[in-house]
Amino acid sequence: MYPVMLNLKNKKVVIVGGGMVAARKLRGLQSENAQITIISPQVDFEINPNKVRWIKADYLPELTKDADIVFACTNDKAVNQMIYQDAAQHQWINNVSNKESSDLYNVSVVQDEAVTYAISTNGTNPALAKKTRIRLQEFLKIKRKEE
Ligand SMILES: C[C@@]1(CC(=O)O)C2=NC(=C\c3[nH]c(c(CCC(=O)O)c3CC(=O)O)Cc3[nH]c(c(CC(=O)O)c3CCC(=O)O)/C=C3\N/C(=C\2)[C@@H](CCC(=O)O)[C@]3(C)CC(=O)O)/[C@H]1CCC(=O)O
Ligand SMILES: NC(=O)c1ccc[n+]([C@@H]2O[C@H](COP(=O)([O-])OP(=O)(O)OC[C@H]3O[C@@H](n4cnc5c(N)ncnc54)[C@H](O)[C@@H]3O)[C@@H](O)[C@H]2O)c1
Repeated sequence: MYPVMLNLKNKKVVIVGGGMVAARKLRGLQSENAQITIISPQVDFEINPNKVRWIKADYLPELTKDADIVFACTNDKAVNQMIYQDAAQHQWINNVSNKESSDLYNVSVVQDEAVTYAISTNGTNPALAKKTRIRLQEFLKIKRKEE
């Protein structure tokens, strides 16, 4: 895996799904001035309609065709797999339920003033990434971010 920092300003980002995992991805993305669309029949968190577009529907390939990056966050592994398979060559897909069918992995983030720490286990152990993030925050004496 190749670690980078992405500038998402004006990029078209789509999150498919509206549960706990989608909420976590949205929290990280919202501060990045991306153009965010959520596709899900149901959403379990607050959406600011001025900042995020919500398409209240099940996934359909035509709904993601303009996206630069798609976060496939449904609880249906077959749908997440379909999103990966439907993608055009130039699109980047994050599949949260199958790392073999994913173009990128999310990282645990610790922000300490000007320094951003990004923690990854290269897809092998997300729970360890989270544990390491908490230990680093304790070490740096940074308040735990909201879960
Ligand atoms: C780091 C973090 C960033 C974020 O999501 O923002 C993140 N997962 C987090 C939490 C977390 N994930 C899971 C649990 C329950 C674990 C348990 O209980 O044992 C918890 C803990 C919790 O939810 O509390 C389960 C899980 N995760 C993945 C799979 C599928 C698979 O492995 O194929 C399954 C099984 C699903 C199932 O059951 O089928 C896959 C991925 N998860 C990743 C990232 C990517 C690799 C990260 C790396 O390389 O380290 C990758 C590959 C794709 C991606 O999501 O980008 C975030 C911590 C944020 C923080 O708090 O700091
Ligand atoms: N990568 C990670 O960080 C991580 C962590 C835990 C779990 N997971 C995986 O992520 C999945 C989702 O977890 P969750 O807790 O958010 O689930 P959840 O049940 O809380 O939410 C699932 C969401 O998907 C939506 N959905 C279902 N079918 C859809 C479709 N066809 N089109 C659009 N939206 C659809 C539902 O409306 C719901 O909002 C889990 O099933 C698990 O496989 C990943």
